[in-house]
Amino acid sequence: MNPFIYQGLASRVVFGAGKLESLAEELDKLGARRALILTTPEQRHLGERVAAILGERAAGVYPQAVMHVPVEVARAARVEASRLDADCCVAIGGGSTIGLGKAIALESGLPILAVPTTYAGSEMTPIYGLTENRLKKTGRDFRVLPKTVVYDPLLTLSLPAAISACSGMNAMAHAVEALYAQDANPIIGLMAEESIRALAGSLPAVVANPADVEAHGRALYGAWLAGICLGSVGMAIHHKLCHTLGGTFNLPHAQAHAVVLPHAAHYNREAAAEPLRRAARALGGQEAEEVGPLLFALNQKLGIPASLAEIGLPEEGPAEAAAIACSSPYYNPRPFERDAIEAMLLRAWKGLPPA
Ligand SMILES: NC(=O)c1ccc[n+]([C@@H]2O[C@H](COP(=O)([O-])OP(=O)(O)OC[C@H]3O[C@@H](n4cnc5c(N)ncnc54)[C@H](O)[C@@H]3O)[C@@H](O)[C@H]2O)c1
Ligand SMILES: O=C(O)CCC(=O)CC(=O)O
Repeated sequence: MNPFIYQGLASRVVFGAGKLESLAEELDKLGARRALILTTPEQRHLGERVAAILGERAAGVYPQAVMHVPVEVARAARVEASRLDADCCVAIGGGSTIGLGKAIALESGLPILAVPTTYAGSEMTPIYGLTENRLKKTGRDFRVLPKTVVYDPLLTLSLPAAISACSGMNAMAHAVEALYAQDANPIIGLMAEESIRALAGSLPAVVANPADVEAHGRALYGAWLAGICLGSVGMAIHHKLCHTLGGTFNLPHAQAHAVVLPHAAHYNREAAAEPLRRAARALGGQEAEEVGPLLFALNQKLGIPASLAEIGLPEEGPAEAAAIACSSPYYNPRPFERDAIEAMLLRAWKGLPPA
């Protein structure tokens, strides 16, 4: 067996339908007194519901989270946390809301109790992102890892099916890339495989019947495992390309992940044959070269847009994104080859299956 390092992530996870109601108890366990409740303007009602559950321990609801955490938004939130004498943040929402909690924690050290309502996985990672002058920078710091995470599948029932589908494939991308990560290890490998199996099995049911609580629970379980993968090992070409497509072309985060993933997995089919065989088995296939086509077919089944053109990438995007990604590549089992990457992005732009 090859040597490896496994760094466990120190967080408490409470999982189950209706567990939102246990928030006050969880605040006690955290030793916190006054919580600033973070959410987006669209999910303000959820922030208010949390305030009602916490009663006088709710310092205030701050529904100002937006995607990619602009530094001005982070600064204003830190001021609000201090003004209200909060000693923790409850972040209820998707990756954007949890990202705002992380921006506060990074400077103040305030602990985060996260209640995710999408499958993005930020709640399980020590990764933060901040955007300044249209440039997004990411970093790792264990201060931003939420101390407690409450996963309540009832909270994902309100996700429109199209967002569930793309957000679920965003989670799938973390699990697939964890299998061939530079610092892959056996524990994360098990979680990645289980995550892929849970997501592939549940997302079609979530999309077909958005009221299916059991399917939502299974998808959230898969997303939890995928979040651990993302937080524990390094990501590769797929995440590099998606960060480029999001950062430079402002493509929607989860949709870009969903469209690119079949192509990125296919790009690595020979260089990461054994890890991708594990992904294939979790998707119901056998061989590494089946992973890209199986993921492409899953996207189709979930009604996800097939092409990068449909989600806003201009015609010159594939060439430009390939050049940017190759100028500062991440580790990847197959070296970054500019022409091959441009050709791959062109197929994704046209909505063609991986080849
Ligand atoms: N740091 C990390 O580890 C990490 C990991 C994954 C994603 N991210 C970041 O998170 C952001 C994307 O997060 P996201 O994809 O979760 O989207 P998001 O948090 O921006 O949410 C998208 C929209 O969906 C709404 N929404 C969320 N949950 C809902 C629900 N259950 N019902 C109805 N509406 C709901 C939100 O209010 C928002 O308007 C990006 O900025 C990405 O870079 C960070
Ligand atoms: O943007 C961030 O905060 C980091 C995002 C990340 O690494 C995961 C992703 O791209 O889904």
